[in-house]
Amino acid sequence: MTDATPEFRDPDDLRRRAGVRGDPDRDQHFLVDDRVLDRLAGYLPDDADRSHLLEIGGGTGALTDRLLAAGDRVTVVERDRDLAAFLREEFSEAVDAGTLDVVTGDALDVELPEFTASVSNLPYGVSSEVAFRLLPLGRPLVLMFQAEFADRMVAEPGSSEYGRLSVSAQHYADVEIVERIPPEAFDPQPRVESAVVRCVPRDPDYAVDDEAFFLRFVKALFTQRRKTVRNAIRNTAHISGIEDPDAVVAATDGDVLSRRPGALAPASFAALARVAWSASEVGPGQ
Ligand SMILES: C[S@@+](CC[C@H](N)C(=O)[O-])C[C@H]1O[C@@H](n2cnc3c(N)ncnc32)[C@H](O)[C@@H]1O
Repeated sequence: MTDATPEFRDPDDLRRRAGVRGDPDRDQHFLVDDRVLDRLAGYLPDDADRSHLLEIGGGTGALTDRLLAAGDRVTVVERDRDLAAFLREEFSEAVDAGTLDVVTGDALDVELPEFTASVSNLPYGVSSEVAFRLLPLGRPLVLMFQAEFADRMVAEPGSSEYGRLSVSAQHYADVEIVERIPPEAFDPQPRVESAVVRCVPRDPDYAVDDEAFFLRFVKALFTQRRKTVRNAIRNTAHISGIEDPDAVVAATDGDVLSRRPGALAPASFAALARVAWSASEVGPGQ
C-alpha cells in the first residue's frame, strides 16, 4: 500500500528560497509547524464548497501549498510585493494552470474574488477588520487569530470576554475555537498564543430591522458595559443615533433595563434594537 499523504513543501525551505526571515512589524509570523499546517483546511465544515479558497496573507506559501491540494482553485492576497512575486514564481505551475491567483495588495482594500471558503493565518494587526470584511459574505471561514481575540469572538453572555466582538461575530456565524496554537509553531514567534476559529455562516435566530443600526447599537451599549442597560441606552444615544432614548427605556422591560450589557444574549440586543430603531434618527419614521 502506498502512502497517500501528499508531500508538501518544507516551510523552512520556502523561507530560505524566499530569502525572508519574517518581519513582525509587518505582521509576518510564518507557520512552520507542519502538523498545524496540515490540519487547517480540514477544519472547514465537511459540506463546505472548496471550489475557490481564499487565503489572506500568503507569506512564503506553506499554507497556500496545502490549500492548492484542498481546493480546486486558490486566490491569495499578499500585501508584501516581494512575497507576492515569490509566490507567483514558487507556484508558477499552479498560476499557469489557472488554479492559483496571487493578488498583490492590502486585504482591506483589494477587490475580493467570488471565493467559496477561506482558510487564513491572518495578519494580526488587521485581523478584526479582515474578519468583519469576510463574515458578512456568508462563507465558511477558518481563521487564525491572537487567542485573546478569538476568546472574545466566541464568548458567551455573562463571561468577562463577552462584548461587542462576540455579538457582532455571532450575528453572522456559529463561531468556535477549534485549536489553540503555541508561539513555537511560528517563526518569528509571536509574543502571545494563537487560536484557530471556525466560522460557519447562518442566519441569526432573531430578526433585526437594520443590520448597521443593530451593530452600532451593540457597540454603543458596550462602551458602557459597567452601567445598567437603562443608563447605557441614555448615555450613548449620540453613538447609536437614538433621538428619544427615554422612549426606548419606557418601552423596555424593567428586568432587561436593570441588567448590564454583558449579561444580555444577542437575541435580547436584537429585541432592544428593534425598539430603538423606531426611535432612531435614521429609523422608519425619519
Ligand atoms: C501571519 S503571516 C501568515 C503567512 C502564511 N500564510 C503562513 O501561514 O505562514 C501574515 C501575512 O500577511 C501579510 N500581510 C500583512 N498585512 C497584510 C494586509 N493588510 N493585507 C494582505 N496581507 C497582509 C504579511 O506580509 C504576511 O505574509
